[in-house]
Amino acid sequence: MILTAEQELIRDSIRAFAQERLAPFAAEWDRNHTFPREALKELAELGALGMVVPEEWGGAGMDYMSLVLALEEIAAGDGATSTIVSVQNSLPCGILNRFGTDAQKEAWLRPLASGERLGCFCLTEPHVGSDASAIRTAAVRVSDDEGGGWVLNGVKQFITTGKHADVAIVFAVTDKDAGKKGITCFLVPADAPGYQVGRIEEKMGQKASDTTQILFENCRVPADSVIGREGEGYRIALSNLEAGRIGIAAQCLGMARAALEAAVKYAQERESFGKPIFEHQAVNFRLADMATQLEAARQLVWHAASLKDAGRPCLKEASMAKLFASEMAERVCSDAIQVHGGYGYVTDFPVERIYRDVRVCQIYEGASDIQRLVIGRALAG
Ligand SMILES: CC(C)(COP(=O)(O)OP(=O)(O)OC[C@H]1O[C@@H](n2cnc3c(N)ncnc32)[C@H](O)[C@@H]1OP(=O)(O)O)[C@@H](O)C(=O)NCCC(=O)NCCSC(=O)C1=CCCCC1
Repeated sequence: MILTAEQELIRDSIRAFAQERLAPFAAEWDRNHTFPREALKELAELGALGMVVPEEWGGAGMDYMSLVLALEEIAAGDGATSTIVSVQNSLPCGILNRFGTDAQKEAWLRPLASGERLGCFCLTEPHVGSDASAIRTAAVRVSDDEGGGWVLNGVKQFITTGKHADVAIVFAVTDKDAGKKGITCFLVPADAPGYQVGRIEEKMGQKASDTTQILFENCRVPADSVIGREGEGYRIALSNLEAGRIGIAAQCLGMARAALEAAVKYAQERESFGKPIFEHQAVNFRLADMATQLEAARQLVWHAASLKDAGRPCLKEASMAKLFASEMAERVCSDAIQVHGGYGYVTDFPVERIYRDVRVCQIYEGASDIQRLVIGRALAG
């Protein structure tokens, strides 16, 4: 697949930014759990927080291919920052752009797409991850006599940007007898009464990106908080996760590439048996395999993004890209550690952190076996 001159320009400008403003700080942010607020502001100025949102709603009006190129570059600089950016683009911005009313877009899509505000996506619950239609958070309609609107009660789990989000896209059961068609999508500002940030998780990696519980205790929202139609929430969630999965696959490319580049550099500098280890065939072949797997994943990601840009179905292709890229990235990062030997296991070199950061990509936005389930169903037609 050949990129256009405009796509190459976007990739190169985000690459320059990521190498200068993210990569040198990634280790420190990881160590101190620092949310990259300043870097996000600068990324917003580059249009990276609402890349596929039309310009009329404050976005950059670009295509999905440009978004995946940008996410690869951001992830090559810092995996945690790429998660925050991927979520903002694919989920809050993606959902409001496709399903929001003009009033909802004016109130929230514009500030989210410009990066002035941050959003989060609340689907997962403490007892529900893969089996997403089994959520229990409930929204009950309030009668007009009592002021109208809805009251939400429940707990959401593993919410990226939970602590910093100004608004949440929340999925709740509005008709428990209607199964998958009884789930509705709500727009809930973080200052709504009864909205509370709960436990902040201690994670293996991606420590600069916060992951929290969000608690809803008699959380009252007005009637115009419903996104799309009542009962349409599950379809809204799944159709946007499809785009989100392409974004996660793109961030896997960036992290794997950063690990590969670190391994190549180390192999050229480190000597054993009288020559750089790069010249030992065992090391050289390992690096060749890493580069080949990375390129194969990139072609799957680009293919899925190009289908999305063409408005063609890409459910299977998005899952294939996410499955292959996330599993590839862990292998490549593990091999990068192997090339570094003992130095790969200590924090002086970046591969230790990248390996921790990339591990969750096989879990979030649909675990690997959920991607296999989606692909397997597609095979059956
Ligand atoms: C695939 C799955 C395991 C099971 O799907 P079922 O069989 O229940 O759903 P089914 O009966 O197939 O479908 C329902 C309706 O929906 C339509 N539709 C589906 N996909 C799409 C689509 N792509 N486009 C349009 N419509 C779609 C479908 O047609 C159906 O509509 P209909 O009833 O016919 O009118 C699903 O639950 C899933 O995927 N779990 C993983 C959740 C999961 O991935 N969380 C991740 C939470 S977020 C997260 O982890 C994050 C991490 C870090 C970053 C932020 C987010």
